[in-house]
Amino acid sequence: MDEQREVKVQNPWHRPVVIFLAGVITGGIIIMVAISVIQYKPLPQKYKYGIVLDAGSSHTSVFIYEWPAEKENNTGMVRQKHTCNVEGKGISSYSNNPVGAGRSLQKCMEEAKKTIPAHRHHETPVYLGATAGMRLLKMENEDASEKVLESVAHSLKSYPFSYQGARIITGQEEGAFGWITVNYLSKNLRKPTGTLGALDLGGASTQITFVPQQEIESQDNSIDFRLYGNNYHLYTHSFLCYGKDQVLKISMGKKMESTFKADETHPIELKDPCFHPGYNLTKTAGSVFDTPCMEGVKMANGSFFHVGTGNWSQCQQSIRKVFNTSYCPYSRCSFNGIFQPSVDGNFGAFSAFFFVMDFLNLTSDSLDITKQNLSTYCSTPWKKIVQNHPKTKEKYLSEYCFSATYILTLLEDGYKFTSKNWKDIKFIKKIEDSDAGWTLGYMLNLTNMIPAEAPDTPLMPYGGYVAFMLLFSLLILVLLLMVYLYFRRSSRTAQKDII
Ligand SMILES: Nc1nc2c(ncn2[C@@H]2O[C@H](COP(=O)(O)OP(=O)(O)OP(=O)(O)O)[C@@H](O)[C@H]2O)c(=O)[nH]1
Ligand SMILES: [Ca+2]
Repeated sequence: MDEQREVKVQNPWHRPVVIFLAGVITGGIIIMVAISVIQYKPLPQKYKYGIVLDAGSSHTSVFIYEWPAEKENNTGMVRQKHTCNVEGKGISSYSNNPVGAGRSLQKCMEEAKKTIPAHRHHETPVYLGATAGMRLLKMENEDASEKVLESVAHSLKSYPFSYQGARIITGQEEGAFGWITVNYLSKNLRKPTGTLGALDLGGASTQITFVPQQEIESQDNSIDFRLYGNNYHLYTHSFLCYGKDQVLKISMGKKMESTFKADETHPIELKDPCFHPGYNLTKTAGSVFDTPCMEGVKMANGSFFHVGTGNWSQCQQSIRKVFNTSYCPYSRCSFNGIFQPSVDGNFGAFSAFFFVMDFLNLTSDSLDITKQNLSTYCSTPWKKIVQNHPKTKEKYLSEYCFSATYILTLLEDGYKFTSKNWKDIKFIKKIEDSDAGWTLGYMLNLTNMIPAEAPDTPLMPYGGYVAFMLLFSLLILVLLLMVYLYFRRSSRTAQKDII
C-alpha cells in the first residue's frame, strides 16, 4: 500500500505544473486561432459606384456598376447593380428637338439617385457614350448632333454625381471596350488561357473584335492593350450602317430601286421575301430613305404596300447585295474592302445577335440545322406568327426573319465563319449578372480599374488562410493528445509492473 502511494505521487502527469503547462498551450492555441480569425475577418464591404449611359441608335440604357472599394483593381470585381431603359427612341432621334434628348434621361437618372447611397453620389462618375445613331446624325447634320450632345450633357450635370463627359465614341472604341467587357467578366484577363472574341450587332452598326493568329495588315483595325501584365494585340472593325435597322432600310431601298419604275404611280407593291407570307403593311418611302446609309441608291417617294412572300433563300440573295465583295486591297477581306484575318477561337455574340437568335431558338444547333429551321420560320404565315406570339410587339415580330437571315449572312459570308467553327459562337446576353456590351469596358478604362501590371495578391486567400490556421492548430492538439495518451499508458504499465 505504501509502495502504491509512493508511485502515484511520482506520476509526472499529475503534477500541477504539467497540468498548468498543458492548459497554457491549449489556451494559447485557442487564442491564436481566435486572433487570426478576428484579425483577418474582412471588414464590412464598402462599395463604390459608376454610371454609364449607352446612347445607342435605337434607345438609351443607363448602367449602374458597383465594386468593393478595396478590391477595385482585381478582375471580375465590378458587377452591374442596376439598369434602366430610357423611354422612347435613341438620342439621335431628337435632332429636331434637342432639349427633348436631355429630358428623356430624367426618369432613369432619378432612379440612379435612389439606387446609389446618397453619401456616394458626389464621387460616382457618370459617362455618356453615343454610338452609331449619333455618328450618322453628325454626318448628316453636325450642328444638330452637337446640340443633342449639349442637351444631354446639361441634363447629366444637373444630378449630384461626378459628370465626366458626353461624347460620340469611335467604332474602334466600341469594338475594343466590348471585347474588354466580355473578357473581364469571363475572368480571362489574368490567365494565360485564350480570350473570347466579341461580336456586337446594334441597330446602326456592328463590331467584330478578336485576337487574330495572323498579322493585322491595316493600321486602322489594330489596337493594343497591356492588361494585368499581358499584352493583347487586337483586330477590331466597326461597320457603320451594318446594324440590323440600317441594313433593313438599305436592302428595302435596293429592292425598291429595282422594282419601282420611274413612271409608276404610287402606291405600288414591294414584294419582300424577308417578311412572312400574308404580311402586308402600307409604308412611306421616306421611312426607308431617311438615312445617310443609302448613298448611291435611287430614292423613291410616296407610299407603298410592303408585302411578305416568306422565302429564306431569296431573302438571303437580297441581303448579299448589301455586301460589296468585288475588291480587296489586302490578302483577305470581310467585305467592302475591309481587311479581316481569319476568325479564331471562341466568340461571344451579344446585343441583337442574342435578341434575335434567342427569340427564334437558334442558338445551339449546327449551321445547317439553323438554316433549315430559319427557312421554315420565314415561310410560316404572318397570321400564325402573330397568333403564336400575341404579346410580342408586331414591329419586332415582323422583322425576325429578316434579322436572323442578315445575322447568318453577316457571320458566314461577311466574317467567314463556317459550319466547322459555327459552334465557337456563343450567343450571350449576360455574363454572371452583367450585360455584355461596351459600357463596362469603357468605365473600367476611364477609371483606370484595369492596371497594366498585375497587382500583388496575398499568398493565400482569406478562406484558405483561416482553414490553414484551423487545421494546423487541430494537428498540434491531436499531437499533444497522442503524446499525453502515450505517456499515460506507459506510466500505467510502469505502475502495474511495480504492483
Ligand atoms: N427583338 C428585340 N429586339 C431588340 C430588343 N432590344 C433592342 N432590340 C433591337 O435590336 C437592335 C439592336 O439593339 P441595340 O443593341 O440596343 O442597338 P443600339 O445600341 O441602339 O444601336 P447601335 O448604336 O448601332 O449600337 C435594334 O434594332 C433594337 O430595336 C429586344 O429586347 N428584343
Ligand atoms: Ca449598341
